Order: sequence, then C-alpha cells, then structure tokens
Amino acid sequence: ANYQLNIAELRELDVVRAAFSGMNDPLDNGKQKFAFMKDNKTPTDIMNIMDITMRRLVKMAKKLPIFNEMTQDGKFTLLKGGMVEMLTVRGVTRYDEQSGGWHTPTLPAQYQVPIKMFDSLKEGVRDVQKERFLQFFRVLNEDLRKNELAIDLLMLIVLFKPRPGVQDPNDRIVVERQHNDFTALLHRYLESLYGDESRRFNEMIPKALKMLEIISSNTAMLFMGKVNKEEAEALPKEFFPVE
Ligand SMILES: C[C@H](CCC[C@H](C)C(=O)O)[C@H]1CC[C@H]2[C@@H]3CC=C4C=C(O)CC[C@]4(C)[C@H]3CC[C@]12C
Repeated sequence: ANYQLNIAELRELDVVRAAFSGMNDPLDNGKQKFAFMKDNKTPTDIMNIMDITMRRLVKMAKKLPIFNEMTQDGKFTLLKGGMVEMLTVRGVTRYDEQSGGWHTPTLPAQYQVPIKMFDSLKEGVRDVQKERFLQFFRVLNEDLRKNELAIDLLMLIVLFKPRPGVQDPNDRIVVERQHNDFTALLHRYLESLYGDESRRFNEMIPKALKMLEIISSNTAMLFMGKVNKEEAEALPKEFFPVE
C-alpha cells in the first residue's frame, strides 16, 4: 500500500512545525537562565522554569490559525485544560533517564532539573506523581518521544481535546474536528514513516492520553505550601496553587 502523505497533509504538517518553531529558543538571560543553572533548585525555581515552557506553549497555540478562530473563552479553556498535559509531554522529550533529570536543548547537559525535585514537593502526592510521570515516560516509546513532529501532533491532540468548559457551539465544533484531524494526521504521519509497522502505536496513543488525564487531574496540590509566592511567576501559579 502507498503510505505517502498527500499535499494537504504535508501542508498541515508545515503549519504544525511553524507553530512549534519557538519551543527550543535560547533562554532569556537573567532569571530564566539563572533558575535553570542553579544547583539546588527550589520548588519556586521549578515553577519559574515551568513558566518558560508554559509561555512558549501559549505562543505556539496563538500561531495556529484554527486556534485563533475560537472565542477568547474557548482559547482560554483549552489552554487551561491542556497545559499540564502538554508540559508533561514536553517533559518526556526533555527527560534523560541516565542523568535522572530534565534538560533544555539550549543549555549544556550539565544543567538539569533533577526528577528528585519531586521530593521537595507536597507530601502525599509527590511520590505517586513522580511515579506517574516515569510510567508515562516509559509508555511513550523511543521512536515516538524522539520524533519532534509526532510529539507536536500529540500535544495538539491534547490541546484540542473536547472539554466541558468550552461553551460556544462553534468552538465545540472546531475542537471536536481538530481533535479528530490531528489524531488522524498523527496516524497517517506514523504510517508514512513505518508503514504497516505503525499499528504498534495504535493502542499506545489512547493509553498515553488516558495517563496524561490522570497526571493532570492529580497535579494541583503538588506545589501547595512549598513555594515563595512573591518569587514565583504568575502563570504557573494558575495551574499549581501555592496556598
Ligand atoms: C520540560 C521542563 C524542562 C525543560 C524546560 C525548558 C524551558 C524547555 O521547555 O526546554 C520540565 C521542568 C519541570 C517539569 C515539570 C515538573 C513537575 C511536573 C509534575 C507532574 O505531575 C507532571 C510533570 C511536570 C509538570 C513536569 C513536566 C516537565 C517540566 C515542565
């Protein structure tokens, strides 16, 4: 069978690539770089590092014509609902099992956010959330997590997930259609790379999406009472209440 992508699919992949093009930009000097190069990172440092990725994910969404067609409310609801899931997917691509930490592509490998940082987060949730992340890392096999475009499509499947908070009828149609579109495009893209072999991803993707939901719905308490609220950036505090 011929698994070549057609012109429309190739063009859609170009739009996706362009939206994600800023994800690996160098960190700004000052606070961002400082937080990432610090030795003993506090939960506050972690939040200020998360802020970088969160802002880049917001910028990514705004580069998607289809996202901009939605109402302000709809856009906010999608970002609110999908942010932690998208961060977690980003985390899988930046996590190094050998060193046990997350790295950023633009700083030398000696700088990392150690996964051990979970030990300084909220008792009672930190251990199970660390385990869930590591389990999720293992579910997304090497081929998928090393393929930037596949990961970008997975993030868009998560961003455009039908969510009850999306009220506007047109928004709901857009979200539903884009969720299905990006799911189909990911499968076609993987087929164009692996042919019949791509069937092995078919059960992995729904499983990964389910795990992301569980991770995201259990993250809220993680930083509670562990962060210096004056020093933490505002955006992460919307997703991880600190008091
Ligand atoms: C991807 C990110 C490291 C690279 C950051 C850098 C600016 C970049 O994106 O290139 C790491 C640092 C902290 C990690 C979260 C910590 C706690 C977490 C708690 C969970 O329950 C799920 C996973 C997250 C959100 C981690 C996802 C990946 C993050 C954002």
